[in-house]
Amino acid sequence: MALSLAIPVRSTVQAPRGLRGQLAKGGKPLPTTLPWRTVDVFCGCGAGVLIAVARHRGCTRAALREGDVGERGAEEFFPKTEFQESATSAKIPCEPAIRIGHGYDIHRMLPRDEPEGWGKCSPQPAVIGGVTFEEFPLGVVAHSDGDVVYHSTIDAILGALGLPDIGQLFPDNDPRWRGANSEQFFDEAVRLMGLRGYRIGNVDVTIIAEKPRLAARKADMKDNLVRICDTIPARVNLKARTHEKMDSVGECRALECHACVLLEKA
Ligand SMILES: Nc1ccn([C@@H]2O[C@H](COP(=O)(O)O)[C@@H](O)[C@H]2O)c(=O)n1
Ligand SMILES: C[C@@]1(CO)OP(=O)(O)OP(=O)(O)OC[C@H]1O
Repeated sequence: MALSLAIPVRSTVQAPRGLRGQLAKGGKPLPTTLPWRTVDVFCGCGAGVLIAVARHRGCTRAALREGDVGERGAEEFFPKTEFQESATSAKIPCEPAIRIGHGYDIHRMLPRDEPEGWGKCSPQPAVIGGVTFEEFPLGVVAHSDGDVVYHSTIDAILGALGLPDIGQLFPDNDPRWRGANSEQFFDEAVRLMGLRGYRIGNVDVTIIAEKPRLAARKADMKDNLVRICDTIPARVNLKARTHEKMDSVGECRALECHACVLLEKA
């Protein structure tokens, strides 16, 4: 489903009375002044955080609300039939043909042979780009599986779309995500990208880790990125670097990752 979203010309505007009435049927009070700057966000995510909905089908159909709507996705919270036509008279420029995003993530690493001493910070086997390094003596401290490659790429996609970051969509105090396979977060980011009418132009990832040695596993990581991003190998690149033994990453106390994505109109 391709969406053309309204980018308003004013920073705030009074929501039309009819629209407020329709939205209020969702069971939540609505602000009387809506931050229309955020109306170019579409988020019908499984995590349940609805930021905005805007559609263009000849005329504008827009609904907007910030906040947690529980486990319901945007589509359910604002059923299509309840959308109000002509929510704004602002001109509706097309979405750009391309959008760029950057993501970054870092996680602590700790020895796995003394996990009880760390309590809530117990290190888990390192998962990097969807590949588990079972034989590696250090583990990653995270709420989920702590996959820095997936987390940074997810944030790059969300950033390109102007959406909230991974921690907002999947809070690290939510027990549902404890030890979670980050592929489910990634799937959601890719789903949101598709809803907005974009696909991967290309992805470029740089992992910075003194250890483990990644060279032999990079092909598997790339395969995972290609699969989850629903793209082709020529559009995904994954690099590794040490931190030349300096600072936390160089001293094997952390590993980090940067990701850049270019999205293009599908
Ligand atoms: N954890 C890592 C880090 C780096 N590599 C590969 O080693 C090459 C040299 O890295 P430098 O940081 O010393 O420039 C580089 O080409 C990486 O692909 C690795 O496999 N695992
Ligand atoms: C993925 C989440 C959610 O479990 O937690 P972590 O695994 O700790 O990872 P991080 O990269 O710190 O951020 C996003 C979090 O909300």
